[in-house]
Amino acid sequence: MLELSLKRRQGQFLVDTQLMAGPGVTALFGPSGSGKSSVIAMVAGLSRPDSGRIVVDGRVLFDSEAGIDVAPEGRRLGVVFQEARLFPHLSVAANLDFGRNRTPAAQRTIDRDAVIEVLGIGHLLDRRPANLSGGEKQRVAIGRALLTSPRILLMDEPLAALDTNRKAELLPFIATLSRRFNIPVLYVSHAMDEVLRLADTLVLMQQGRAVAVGPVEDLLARPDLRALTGRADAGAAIRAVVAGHEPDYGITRLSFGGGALVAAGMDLAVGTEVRVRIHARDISIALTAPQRISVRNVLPVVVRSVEAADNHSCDVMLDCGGVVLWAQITAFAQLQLKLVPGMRAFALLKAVTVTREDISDHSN
Ligand SMILES: Nc1ncnc2c1ncn2[C@@H]1O[C@H](COP(=O)(O)OP(=O)(O)OP(=O)(O)O)[C@@H](O)[C@H]1O
Repeated sequence: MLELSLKRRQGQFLVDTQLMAGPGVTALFGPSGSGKSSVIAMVAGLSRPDSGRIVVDGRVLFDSEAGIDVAPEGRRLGVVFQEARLFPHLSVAANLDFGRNRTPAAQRTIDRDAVIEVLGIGHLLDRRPANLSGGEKQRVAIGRALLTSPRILLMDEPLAALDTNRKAELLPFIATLSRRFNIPVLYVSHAMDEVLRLADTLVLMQQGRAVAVGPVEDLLARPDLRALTGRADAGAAIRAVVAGHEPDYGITRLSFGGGALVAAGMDLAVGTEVRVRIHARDISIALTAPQRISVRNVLPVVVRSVEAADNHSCDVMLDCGGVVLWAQITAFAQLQLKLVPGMRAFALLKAVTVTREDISDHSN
């Protein structure tokens, strides 16, 4: 679907990135200055690699050896930036049509009404951008990009300028776009909560390189990548399936490779595949099976590794039926427990959050 091999020197900075990604949302994640926007600019044709190859959906857009460099307007890409960049003198409807009219009728694969419905912008069509909120503007910008029927949607921190509430409103729209319209999305973010909500494939960027590329769950389970995936909001992401509901208690039962979990009740069909987030700070460890406690999720685990971390804390990787969980305990707790690899223990999960619903489409 997406094949990138990019080399470009810009001042002191060298972008040297190789990656392959399948359908769905691919998130470029990394610290400020790691080269995420540079990659987007090269795919969009806004800057030129010194050498390399860009293939989107089977179409070669750039190949330095073959002398191919398709002009930006010929690449059929939808781009959404941090600011909406709408045409101020045009109504919302005219902004949307601008995108649509740029594409010859025969190449239009995306239905205008469907886009308006999915983005919830039907009531805004007659307004001018100046009379829209930040979140509304961004929805229109996404709609305009989609209506060009692009081969891929490039999104460079599209939520960065919005406050937390607007972000939360827009995330579900973005999450459904790729599947609903069958368009791959390359999404730049430095917020792990967005990545967990949206991404199928995670690309960890550092100093111009794609250090690791793979399913979100796999990369978050790798201890060697912890510095890049982020300590502050550390934790595991695991795949689970909705196993049943208990409406009387407002809970939903989930099953995963390591056993069963109980989460807050949710309106999802039994059998739906979901992504579950378990923060490292929300796991406690016990050496014997605790009884008569309020925590509902108690899982038998085997200690994989124990490592001293900063702030008098320890990172403990736990194996739960082949699924890796990450716990953070205090150095003082480790002094008492004396955890070593291979030891059997119990993980007490204080919170289990479903961050992405229905991930089955891209689960291969
Ligand atoms: N045209 C340019 N000339 C020289 N250096 C550049 C140019 N464009 C970007 N850079 C440098 O390339 C590096 C990567 O920048 P880039 O914007 O791709 O990072 P980023 O990961 O998107 O960062 P952020 O999250 O802050 O947006 C930075 O050190 C930046 O200063």
